[in-house]
Amino acid sequence: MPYSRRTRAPATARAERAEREGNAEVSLERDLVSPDADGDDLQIEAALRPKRLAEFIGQGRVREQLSLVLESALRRNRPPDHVLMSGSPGLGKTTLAMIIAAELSAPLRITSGPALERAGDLAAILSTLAEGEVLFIDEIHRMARPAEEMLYLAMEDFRVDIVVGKGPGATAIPLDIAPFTLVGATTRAGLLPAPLRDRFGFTAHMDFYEVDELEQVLHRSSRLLGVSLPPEGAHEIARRSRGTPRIANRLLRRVRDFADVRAEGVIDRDVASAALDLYEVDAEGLDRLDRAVLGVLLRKFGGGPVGLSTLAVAVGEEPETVEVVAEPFLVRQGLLARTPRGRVATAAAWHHLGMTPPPDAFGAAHFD
Ligand SMILES: Nc1ncnc2c1ncn2[C@@H]1O[C@H](COP(=O)(O)OP(=O)(O)OP(=O)(O)O)[C@@H](O)[C@H]1O
Repeated sequence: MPYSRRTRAPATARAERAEREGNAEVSLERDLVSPDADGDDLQIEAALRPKRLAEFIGQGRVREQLSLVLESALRRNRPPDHVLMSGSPGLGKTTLAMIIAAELSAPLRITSGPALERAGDLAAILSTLAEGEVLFIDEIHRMARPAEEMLYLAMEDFRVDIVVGKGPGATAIPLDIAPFTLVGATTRAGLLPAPLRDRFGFTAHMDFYEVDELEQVLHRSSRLLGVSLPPEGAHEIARRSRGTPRIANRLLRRVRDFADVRAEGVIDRDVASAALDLYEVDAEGLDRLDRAVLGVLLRKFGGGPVGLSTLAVAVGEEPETVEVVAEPFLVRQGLLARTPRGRVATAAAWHHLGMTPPPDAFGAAHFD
């Protein structure tokens, strides 16, 4: 689900705010390497999604564990345990939810945490589920409290309590619902209350993809899109894709445009590299927001430590966007560390931006 559209200020408001705060240089659009889906993506993603577990690339452990869960449920002729998937946006959580339903030959109902504002919203869905149906709740950590409490009972006893009336006279009428499988997805497993987390029988943590796995994703997508993609072109795109299939697919489309117009459709290493340079995706896959976060951290705060909200204000973004979109990748690349006293740039960050750290830069920081 598009994370940014709800959590980020609209581009114009963000630009104005950044300008007010003297950060006009970082008031930017970063859709190209944002892991969130945009309008373009949504249509193409439907065409590019693997439909069965065997087509799903990477996440070997999750795939193997999930195939056992599904196979044994099919043998017992019972819906499998509820499944929780956690991981950054664009790693394939929605795709896996669709695959689960397909492998079970079960219907799939899709909703999201923010859409379940009241218990009644959830009750309306739960009470109309068919037996064995898969219910996918994206961003499950953003569900409203009353809906969450209703879900506990539904997950455990396949029952909901419909409350009639208000105040002391209110009564709960129990209503049986069909056995179903809940698939929840979250970018922030730590925000899920323990009673909800504990009710999932299987938890899958989705990791960022390795470069060779993204190359496979790109080759598969290029076949489906009818784009000719030599291995060295795929490698160049893959290593700049932040470990994320959604970004790999998006960069492929932009590189294809570049190759069609300027290189007679041939995506060799130089063409891929020139196209991605043009779109300001650097050799390690950092985009302008990542570089802005690092740049502010080094230039304004001497490498940190600095608090998340101060850092976010300084780059003209919402704290959640910095925390969920930019930071996981920067931490993974060894460019930024989260310490008890705030965010700290590593020696590699200074090196990446071609700057020299001050002599005392790493003296005070306590790395986790
Ligand atoms: N393992 C994979 N193999 C091939 N393609 C993949 C894989 N994982 C994801 N993709 C591609 O990446 C796109 C994004 O995946 P998906 O929408 O499932 O991510 P997500 O984790 O649900 O993201 P969000 O949390 O933003 O909804 C899909 O269209 C699909 O084409």
